Amino acid sequence: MADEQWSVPMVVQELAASVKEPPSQYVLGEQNRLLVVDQMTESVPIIDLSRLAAADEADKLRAALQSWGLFQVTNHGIESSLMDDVITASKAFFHQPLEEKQKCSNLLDGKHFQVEGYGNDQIKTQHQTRDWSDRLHLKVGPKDEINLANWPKHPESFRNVLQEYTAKSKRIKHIILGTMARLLELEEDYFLNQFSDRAPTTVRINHYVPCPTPDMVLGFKAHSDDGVLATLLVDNDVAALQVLRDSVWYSVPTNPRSLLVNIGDFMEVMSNGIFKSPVHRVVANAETERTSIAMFYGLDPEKVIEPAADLLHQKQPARYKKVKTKDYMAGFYEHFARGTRVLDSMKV
Ligand SMILES: O=C(O)CCC(=O)C(=O)O
Ligand SMILES: [Fe+2]
Repeated sequence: MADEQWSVPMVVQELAASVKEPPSQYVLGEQNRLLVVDQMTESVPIIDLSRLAAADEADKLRAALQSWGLFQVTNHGIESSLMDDVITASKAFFHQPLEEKQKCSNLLDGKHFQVEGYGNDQIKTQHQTRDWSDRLHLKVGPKDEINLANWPKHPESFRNVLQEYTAKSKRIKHIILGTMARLLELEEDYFLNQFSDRAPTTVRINHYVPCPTPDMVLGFKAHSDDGVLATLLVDNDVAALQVLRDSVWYSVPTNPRSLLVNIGDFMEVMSNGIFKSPVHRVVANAETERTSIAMFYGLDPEKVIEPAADLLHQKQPARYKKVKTKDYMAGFYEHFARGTRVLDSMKV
């Protein structure tokens, strides 16, 4: 089956250069085109990372986690020059000729899919709606599982810049997960202790290509993220990310120098649903390309994900079934291809 022609994804950058309209496999069904977007009433919260020890800022974080699951972070400690360098190196990678990019292709022998590498999502069914974007997916930790063969050699700065960005991002994860445990009255390192030395950190660099008919496609279909927590660095000037809250899509602002952070499905389970893993998507754009760098903090494939025991009591039993990380991940990709959420299948 994997050898069927339809199951081999195309590179959207190449496709966009050769068509006037997106082919049918990319075009959304009518129900997904009804874009009810709230631009004004409320905005995604801004959290000052340097003040999270203060009760008022931690309360702001609690409110953000319970309603949005996604927030902007300022004073995060990553220099603007490093943020610019990561975006510039990522764009430079995608601007290279196809042959160069394909040196890190996610299709072995041109057709057998692996998660890591350059290309597109796996096509699991003939009816899967494809996203109008290309991706570079890399494992950036643990160190002894990094496979540099999948990492671009060009631009030359790419590897160093990504490694530096990965190292500096870790602090953000530590501060936020520590505060989240405190907010739930768990041991401060309860969430951090869930990460063994085999817990993977992965990066997905998304490259969104302009589309002549942007309303017909999505750059990234609606999904919630796997993993415990994700940080997201986006191009300053292209607001395209939207987050779903109470059935309304909200535009996520892009603020120069701030990062976005959202929690993933594993955190929704571990917090027994107190913190929400937000559904989000990226809309397409007719003129401007866009690049984003998402960093995902995952768990050891053998680890069982379950609600924290201290959060459970008679009036508040577990709302999610236990699941092994690797089984969740297998389900994640199956559901993603269909546009559904594996998390929904885990609810008690
Ligand atoms: O590009 C964005 O703004 C969002 C990307 C995203 O949701 C992801 O990589 O999971
Ligand atoms: Fe995402």
